[in-house]
Amino acid sequence: MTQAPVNVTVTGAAGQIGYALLFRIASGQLLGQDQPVRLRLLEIPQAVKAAEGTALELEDGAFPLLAGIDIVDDAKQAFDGTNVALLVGARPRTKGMERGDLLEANGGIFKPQGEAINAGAADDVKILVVGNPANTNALIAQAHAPDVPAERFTAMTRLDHNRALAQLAKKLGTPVSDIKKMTIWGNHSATQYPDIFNAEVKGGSAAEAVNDQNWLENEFIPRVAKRGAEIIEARGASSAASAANAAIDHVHDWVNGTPEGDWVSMGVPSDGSYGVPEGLISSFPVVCRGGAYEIVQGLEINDFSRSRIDASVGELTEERDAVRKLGLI
Ligand SMILES: NC(=O)C1=CN([C@@H]2O[C@H](COP(=O)(O)OP(=O)(O)OC[C@H]3O[C@@H](n4cnc5c(N)ncnc54)[C@H](O)[C@@H]3O)[C@@H](O)[C@H]2O)C=CC1
Ligand SMILES: O=C([O-])CC(=O)C(=O)O
Repeated sequence: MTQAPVNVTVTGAAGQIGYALLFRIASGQLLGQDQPVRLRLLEIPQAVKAAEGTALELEDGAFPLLAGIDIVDDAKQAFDGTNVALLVGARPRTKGMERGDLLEANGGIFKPQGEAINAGAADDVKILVVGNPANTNALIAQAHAPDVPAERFTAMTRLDHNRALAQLAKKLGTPVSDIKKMTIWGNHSATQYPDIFNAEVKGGSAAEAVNDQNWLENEFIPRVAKRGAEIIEARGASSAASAANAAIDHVHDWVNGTPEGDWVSMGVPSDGSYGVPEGLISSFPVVCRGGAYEIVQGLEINDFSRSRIDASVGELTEERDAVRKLGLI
């Protein structure tokens, strides 16, 4: 090991995404095969024992790149010196819970975590929020970390991006690797808009190759946007390995760059691009270079896409207004 270890904090480490995620981080798939990592696992006190169990298994993996594991139930300790923070733990919606209750309960988690990141994270910290509602949880954490550059707070829409690639590949009977420039716009929710009008298949227009507006509107978009519910229905539990896979993809590409001639989708603070109000954490097409991302500019947005993007961004605006009203941002 020649490089100094990078500190990676994972919250909700004893949960099902955590279980799928940690082993891949330890094996080098997050940051690269020459980069040692030190894991910091944050859990609520009742779940610390389970996280300790996962840590025993990580030890049994004898991963050459795993430089150490700490397990804590205190956010300040969890984020002290952290370089990469994966905020997975969140309060799930339970029966009878209104959206306002859900936002408030998550505010109780993401506000102190934002404060702890502000107080102790490394200068180069990169944050990915996975826990739902991911975009708005990211906004809450960001609001409480005024000393951290706002663009370091991102939300995960890479699972939606990957789902869209897979569904389009299936429709066209082509490998996923033939498809480039997929975009997810908006919120990680049922209003999200997977856009194939700017996507390419074997270098040509994906929308032209599909040429089926009925499939697009009535199969593809709802399938991608509601895939989480489809998985819950089939598995009896929400997506976990695919979510962990997407989290690995998101951070890997942010750190190591996106391939030439392609882009990925990330929930990032809007700079006003494509008419998305500045500051909302919304999904955009981005390219990553040198450890930073940039929103892809100049894409053509047709009327159909415009109305879909506006609907999802409208929902994000409502969520922001709701957490503002609750005093969470
Ligand atoms: N953005 C996306 O694409 C996706 C997001 N998700 C979301 O990811 C989250 C986690 O999913 P799972 O791992 O399946 O849930 P899970 O319920 O199996 O695990 C969540 C873990 O978080 C922990 N936790 C709760 N509050 C915490 C806090 N304040 N600090 C630290 N840990 C805390 C719990 O003890 C639990 O171990 C959920 O909110 C889920 O909806 C899931 C799939 C995709
Ligand atoms: O609905 C959930 O909790 C899981 C989720 O976000 C997804 O699978 O996209």
